Amino acid sequence: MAMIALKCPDIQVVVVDIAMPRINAWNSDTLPIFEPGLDEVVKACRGKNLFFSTDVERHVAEAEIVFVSVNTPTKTSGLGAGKAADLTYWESAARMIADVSKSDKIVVEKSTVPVKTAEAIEKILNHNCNGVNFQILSNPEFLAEGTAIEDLMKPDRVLIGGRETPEGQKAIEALKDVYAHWVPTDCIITMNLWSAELSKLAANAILAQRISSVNAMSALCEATGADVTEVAYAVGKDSRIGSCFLNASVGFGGSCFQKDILNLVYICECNGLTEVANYWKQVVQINDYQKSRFVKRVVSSMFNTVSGKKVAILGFAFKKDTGDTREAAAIDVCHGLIGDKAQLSIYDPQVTEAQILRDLAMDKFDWDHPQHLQKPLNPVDTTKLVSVVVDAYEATKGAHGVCILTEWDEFKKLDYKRIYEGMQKPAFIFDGRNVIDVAELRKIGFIVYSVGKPLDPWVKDLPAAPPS
Ligand SMILES: NC(=O)c1ccc[n+]([C@@H]2O[C@H](COP(=O)([O-])OP(=O)(O)OC[C@H]3O[C@@H](n4cnc5c(N)ncnc54)[C@H](O)[C@@H]3O)[C@@H](O)[C@H]2O)c1
Ligand SMILES: O=c1ccn([C@@H]2O[C@H](COP(=O)(O)OP(=O)(O)O[C@H]3O[C@H](CO)[C@@H](O)[C@H](O)[C@H]3O)[C@@H](O)[C@H]2O)c(=O)[nH]1
Repeated sequence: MAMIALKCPDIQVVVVDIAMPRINAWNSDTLPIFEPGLDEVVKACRGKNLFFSTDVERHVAEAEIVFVSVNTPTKTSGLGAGKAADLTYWESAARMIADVSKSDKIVVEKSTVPVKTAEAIEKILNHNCNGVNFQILSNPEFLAEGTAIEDLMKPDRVLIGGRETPEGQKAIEALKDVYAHWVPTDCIITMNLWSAELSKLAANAILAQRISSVNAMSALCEATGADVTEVAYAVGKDSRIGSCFLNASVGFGGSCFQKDILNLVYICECNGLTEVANYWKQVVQINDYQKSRFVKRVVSSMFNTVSGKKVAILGFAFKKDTGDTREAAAIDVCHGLIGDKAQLSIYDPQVTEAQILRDLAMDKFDWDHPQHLQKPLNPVDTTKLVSVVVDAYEATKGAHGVCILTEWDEFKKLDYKRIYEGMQKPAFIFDGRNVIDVAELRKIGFIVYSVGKPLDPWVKDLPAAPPS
């Protein structure tokens, strides 16, 4: 919405949210999320044609176009628990729009939703409309966190789905006009509602599938002496395949991939497509396998136990250049190590101690609900087993092992000689992001494990996956 405000000075944008602390933060000098370049965009427009408010009803009533970007979590109970999208927040937003509207509106699905959600939303709006006309459009968002501003500035495509009626087509044109302020019109694709809704789930599933494919290869590389970076480079050079999204890692995280694939799996199951559902489920299963494989490497390398040993965790966010920890691989890796009674010392340049402790104490999928609806926290023995520190040197001081779980640039430039000197010996480093120079670190004296890379002789003789 901030980008629309920046590029369309003739349009007034009001961002409304029921969460007062979030709106207060959007109106302050410290925005509620860390995203490179976002501060500048918000500051350029705020108070001119970009406003943040909790007066949801008033601003919705006044608007001609309403973008609904509420959370669409994975259901945690009832039918489809653990897979289906929970549309509670979407439905309540739709009912509120119907209640307060006195003029015709275009309602835009910006949240990622199951296919056919627009049909349900249309029914809610049209059965409660008091004579107002609503047109529903699907306009899924493809930005990635950490590069959101670049992605929005120059999107590969903008997708708009709508009804194939004259009114539907008119609504599509109105939204197209907004994006056409800065996006070349040949990048604005229009299609039917169901194709647009499904395209979003399909894009995320296929992106995540590439990561799971390369991560599956990384296990085979370790078993055979191949180097996953070389294999991915060779494969990606094929112009039919392309080089993006082929970085092997400790596993993908983030608020979208797992949630959207599980949602896709559930839709397939509901349509009786068991084989298709199982195919996509495998993308998430390989991701879970990759995270647990990493934990097993750590434990087996360090004499099959990390109990009582200090292990430094460098990076907690789900990727670099964001403070977001939703579904971060670090959460599962930390749980695995805490299960083996390791003493974790965690450092991330953008994630607060409070956030890390919350993440480690929270039930799966609870993060996508407002705090007052979350189950009571389940504090792991975090006070005894976890400390959160302010730099990488403090985290690694006296540690037996170091795990790199986010690819922050600063981890490439650390003084590893100094880190080595401060650690217990043998000193282990487990690179879940392939950011360090393995040869250089081995020269210093570290025993190094790097995902999908030829194994250190120390690790080589150990079983790839000790029994759990
Ligand atoms: N985060 C991303 O990078 C990204 C990218 C593409 C798509 N999406 C999709 O966008 C949606 C939102 O994602 P997010 O990361 O911004 O989630 P979020 O949980 O950070 O934000 C959702 C916001 O909606 C507010 N909200 C809930 N019900 C409301 C209501 N009735 N009225 C007003 N506000 C209400 C919540 O208070 C919350 O602040 C999801 O469907 C997600 O899958 C997210
Ligand atoms: O080669 C790669 C690329 C990514 N990742 C990991 O995959 C996760 C997701 O990364 P990324 O896709 O860059 O960030 P998101 O913000 O989750 O963006 C995804 O999810 C958004 C929400 O749906 C979509 O809008 C975006 O198009 C889609 O890329 C992160 O943990 C990355 O570290 C890898 O392990 N290897």
